[in-house]
Amino acid sequence: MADLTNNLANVAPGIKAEILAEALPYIRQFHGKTIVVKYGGNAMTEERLKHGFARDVILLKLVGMNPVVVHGGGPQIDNALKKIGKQGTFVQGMRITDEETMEVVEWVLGGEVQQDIVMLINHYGGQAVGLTGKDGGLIRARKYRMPDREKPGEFLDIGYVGEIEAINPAVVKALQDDAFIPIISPIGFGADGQAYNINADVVAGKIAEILHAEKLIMMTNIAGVQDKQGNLVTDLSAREIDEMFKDGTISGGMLPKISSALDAAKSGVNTVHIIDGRIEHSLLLEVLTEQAFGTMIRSH
Ligand SMILES: Nc1ncnc2c1ncn2[C@@H]1O[C@H](COP(=O)(O)OP(=O)(O)O)[C@@H](O)[C@H]1O
Ligand SMILES: CC(=O)N[C@@H](CCC(=O)OP(=O)(O)O)C(=O)O
Repeated sequence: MADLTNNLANVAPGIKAEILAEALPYIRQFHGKTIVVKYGGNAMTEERLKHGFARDVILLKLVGMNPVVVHGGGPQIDNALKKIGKQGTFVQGMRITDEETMEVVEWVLGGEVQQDIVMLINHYGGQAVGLTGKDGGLIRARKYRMPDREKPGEFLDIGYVGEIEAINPAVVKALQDDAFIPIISPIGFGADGQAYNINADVVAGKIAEILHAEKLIMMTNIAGVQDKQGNLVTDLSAREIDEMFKDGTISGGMLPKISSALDAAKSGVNTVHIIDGRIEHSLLLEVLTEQAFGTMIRSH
């Protein structure tokens, strides 16, 4: 235990002794369990937070859990598009993805963002491995037909946006059974080899379901889900979510996030949380302490 405590303190020097002591029952409870972490593009804009995140993920692995990271990168894609004179456009939280945008998405997510996370984790002594949906046939996708909210029964064409057809978790399982930490980019591939842009929340939810994860933690840039008055909602049931969808309280990027969170909860992921990635070590605090964070999504 002394060794473990030393390791913990080395990886996360900001963490206090009481927190480490409080962590013990959680370390026992979640030992060997899979924790899927959705690392949103908005939560990775500050250098200091990125370093903290890398150390938190290593620490979870070190104490015997199996963290699997699915990263986003919406703002990073927007920046890259701006450089070529293009403006990102979204419908119901999904990016309209033409051919040129798809090239940028592949380059930014599968290249820059993924490699940045892999390098940081490895820098702090972890063993991260980057994957896209192509690796080991991880994410098979097809073109997404988006239901038109204004014309029921009709669909919108938003380009090379994919929906998940199948997940083959073999490569992730092989990596996590070893000392590796998989870092997954949300790019799927069709049977014909066409790359598809998939919302990272959707991928994280599905991966959590397929891996029978204990937890799905979605790290974003807001304290959690807010009600109509802007107050934080700490707990959300399926019925409440339905009402918030209908009255427009939930919009934009929160739409795919909540839908995916709810699907994961309904498919047996024990706890699903949307937390504020702008708080230093929020991931560790969520997993290893009693402290309640953000919004918990319930299946019923
Ligand atoms: N009811 C709501 N509560 C909280 N945030 C909401 C709500 N409705 C819409 N949002 C928006 O959703 C955003 C989070 O989604 P998104 O920008 O896609 O984040 P990420 O990059 O982390 O996936 C928030 O920053 C907020 O602007
Ligand atoms: C189809 C679609 O919208 N794909 C997303 C993929 C990245 C993502 O989801 O990033 P965040 O988690 O940071 O929002 C996009 O192009 O922005």
